[in-house]
Amino acid sequence: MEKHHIEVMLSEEKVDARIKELGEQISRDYAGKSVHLICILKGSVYFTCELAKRITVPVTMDFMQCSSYGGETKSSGIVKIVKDLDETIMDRNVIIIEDIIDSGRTLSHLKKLLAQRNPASLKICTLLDKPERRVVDVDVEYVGFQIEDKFVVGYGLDYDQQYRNLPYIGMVEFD
Ligand SMILES: O=P(O)(O)OC[C@H]1O[C@H](OP(=O)(O)OP(=O)(O)O)[C@H](O)[C@@H]1O
Ligand code: HPA
Repeated sequence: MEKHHIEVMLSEEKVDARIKELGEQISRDYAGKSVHLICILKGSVYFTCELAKRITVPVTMDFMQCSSYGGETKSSGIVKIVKDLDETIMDRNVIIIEDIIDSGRTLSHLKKLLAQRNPASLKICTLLDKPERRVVDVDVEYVGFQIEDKFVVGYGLDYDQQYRNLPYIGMVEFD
């Protein structure tokens, strides 16, 4: 397996501290209610678990997996649902949890799709945001960190399925 040099962009301590803050903010915003977290596989598994531990209102969770069509149709913005939710989201306070928002295509598509299922409310929480890369506008209520346009790995993010398990966010140095 190929090995890369990875430079730390956001340390484990910084990421953990920010997730704690996001959990506190969500707990305040949803005081007296419960939240239904939708984890977008695979990348947001790590973030969803850590965030859920920091939320003090009742939490339930479900999982969804999407894939962008590759090749020439990728820029069409068509997002395929590989695994749909197990449960209904009707009348629930839903937060979509993502590891990163890049072009915005995935979240824009998902938000429209889930809005049609009549949740009580629908918000987005992402650990990382690369605003320079945005192609499609999407409102994101909770952002961990805005980062520059570098390829990042760790905390669920992969390069060719590697490095998801790094406990920090790192930049891959390609030579
Ligand atoms: O804003 P966008 O340009 O749509 O990109 C962001 C999406 O890309 C990544 O998922 P990926 O398809 O790599 O799947 P993974 O989580 O299984 O790695 C990431 O987790 C987001 O879902
Ligand atoms: O920087 C990134 N790293 C890993 N996966 C990604 N998907 C969009 N941007 C990235």
